Amino acid sequence: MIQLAQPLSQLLKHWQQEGLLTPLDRHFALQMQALHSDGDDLFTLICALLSRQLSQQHTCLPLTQIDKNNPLHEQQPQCQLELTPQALAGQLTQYQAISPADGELNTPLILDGDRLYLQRYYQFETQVAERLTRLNQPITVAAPDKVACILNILFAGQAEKPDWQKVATATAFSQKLAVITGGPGTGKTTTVTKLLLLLCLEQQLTIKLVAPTGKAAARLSESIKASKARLAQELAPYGDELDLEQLKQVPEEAATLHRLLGVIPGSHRFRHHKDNPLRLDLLILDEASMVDLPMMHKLLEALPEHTRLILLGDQDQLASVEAGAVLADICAGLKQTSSQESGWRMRYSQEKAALLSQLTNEDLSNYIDARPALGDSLAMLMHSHRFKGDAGIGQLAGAVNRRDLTGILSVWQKGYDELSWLEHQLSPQGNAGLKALMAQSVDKYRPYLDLVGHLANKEQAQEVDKEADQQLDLDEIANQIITRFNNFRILCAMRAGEYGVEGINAAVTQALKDAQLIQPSSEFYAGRPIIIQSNDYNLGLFNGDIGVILPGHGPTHRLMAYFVQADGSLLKVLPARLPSHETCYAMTVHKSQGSEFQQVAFVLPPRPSVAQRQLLTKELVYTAITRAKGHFSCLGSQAVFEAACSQVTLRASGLAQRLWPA
Ligand SMILES: Nc1ncnc2c1ncn2[C@@H]1O[C@H](COP(=O)(O)OP(=O)(O)OP(=O)(O)O)[C@@H](O)[C@H]1O
Repeated sequence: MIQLAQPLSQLLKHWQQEGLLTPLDRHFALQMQALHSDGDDLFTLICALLSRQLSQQHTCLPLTQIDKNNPLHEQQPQCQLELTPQALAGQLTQYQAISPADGELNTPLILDGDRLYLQRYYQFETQVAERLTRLNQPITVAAPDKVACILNILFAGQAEKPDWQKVATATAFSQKLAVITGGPGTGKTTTVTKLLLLLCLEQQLTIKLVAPTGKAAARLSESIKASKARLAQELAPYGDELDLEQLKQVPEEAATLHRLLGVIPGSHRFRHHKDNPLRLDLLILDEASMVDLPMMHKLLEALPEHTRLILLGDQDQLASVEAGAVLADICAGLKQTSSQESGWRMRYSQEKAALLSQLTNEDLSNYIDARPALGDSLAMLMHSHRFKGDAGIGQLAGAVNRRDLTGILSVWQKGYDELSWLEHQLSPQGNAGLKALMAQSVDKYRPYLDLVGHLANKEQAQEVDKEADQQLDLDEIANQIITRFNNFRILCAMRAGEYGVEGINAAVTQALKDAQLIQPSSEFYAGRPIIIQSNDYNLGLFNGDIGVILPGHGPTHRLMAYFVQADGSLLKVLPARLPSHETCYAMTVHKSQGSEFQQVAFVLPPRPSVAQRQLLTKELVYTAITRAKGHFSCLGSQAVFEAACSQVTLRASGLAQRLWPA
């Protein structure tokens, strides 16, 4: 059944030393073995593999993938399992600690078909699936003709056929759950602003806007404000037909998910849960791809039964940092699998297609499906209005997303102004590519650091009088400094090593020091950008928040860390009080989700290790590219770039199958 080259305890230790298991994986397996008297080697091994799956952000262990998953197969056959998945499933339910999903579910592990779960994750997954399925139901549209008239005005002059933004608006208006997905600039915010106006014109609802991080919440607020301003102009000629005053009612303040749910300091629980639900009629959650399975579970549990939910996000982006790929699983049923078709395709029930056609005057007969499952709640926007069709960033993002290696090469070869490539050139004198990136970084961060220098000089020249005026002035400059800092960012594929965040931050710091733009004589210096690494609810600082160290006002010019908050105001914190943080001239692509920069420099390692190669996926590259609004450059080698684009993130989960039963 199981053949081991060494005693299992030694093998587990060895795999941990090799980095194939985390200390937690090994500890969990040994603990489970100690707790369950019938736990033999097979049981212990399976526990280690299940824990390893969770460490790698999967929500379960598919028995069919054990061969691929097994760390032992990555080296030499130190351990061999001689069981088919069916036989293994039969064997597993013999253990006291594992029960089948149709049983009482009172064991720590649950086997559902060929997927093994920790009980908690099984509950998360099944409950999320149940709630989403329950939310997938129509809302009666009382006056469809009137709604159709308003939609005609809101989407007047659109050339696209069908006009998917209009269809998405009608979908979200007439369904309790709506998932509006699309790449950057496909009009998700524009669509949702029009939807909010339509709702404000038609009903009175308590609406809340949220995003997973402070940065994403701030960006959502800004985008909605900008979108409202554009809409006010566009709709001005229709003042007689629409009550444009209602535009003022459209909410624009967004909070973080944590804030909405109510953080209890020192606890993993939130103030709002199923016994103390939120008070709202409609929730809009942006950047939904960043939300992991446990968090989605907590959110859905806290929503009152009558509440409508709208998820916005890009299903092609990196999945959440923690377990699951909830948004991708929700959209999975729209993915085309046939070789003749590529991309995504809507699936509507007959009734929904008829209603949407009535509301939008669009012909959706090609999108009717006999088993639409969640299809009636989904809307996908595919045309980017930000990246002009012929522009480099959009072309590159599209080719990467399709994993079209020929297309990718041809985009690079076309020599777009928006794109530049820096090749790793390793020699005994160092890496000429890396040196070029450092020169670029000095250039790009110079305007930001010049302003920091200007502020420091100004502060020294000022006397203490007119403190209030000075404060105002300082806030204004601090805002400008942060805006300039956000113009450019280096994004790394990984954290550790010379080409990870750690190495690149050290190199940029040295380059800026050599250029006399900073004076890093101590840990905190004027101009040091920092990223917060843990949540501090008392200070109101959260993992991923980015701030800048600047000289404070007053005679001592004491350094302070400045952060722009979701509502646009500045938060100032004494450096000594900051929760754990690090320098962020460079940050990981993961941490950059929910942010955008005018210019992005992406760094791939020249010779990734086996473990690093696993992290280099097309979702990572796509997310890095789509953070750039104006210019994208990459320090890499063609082989590593192509290998990354060829690899897709696969998160083992049963959610897609629960939502889209065959
Ligand atoms: N139908 C349209 N016709 C022309 N321009 C549009 C249309 N829809 C959106 N835009 C423009 O495209 C830009 C991006 O739109 P929007 O911010 O709504 O996209 P988004 O999908 O929310 O982007 P992101 O993912 O970056 O948040 C805006 O300048 C907007 O005015």
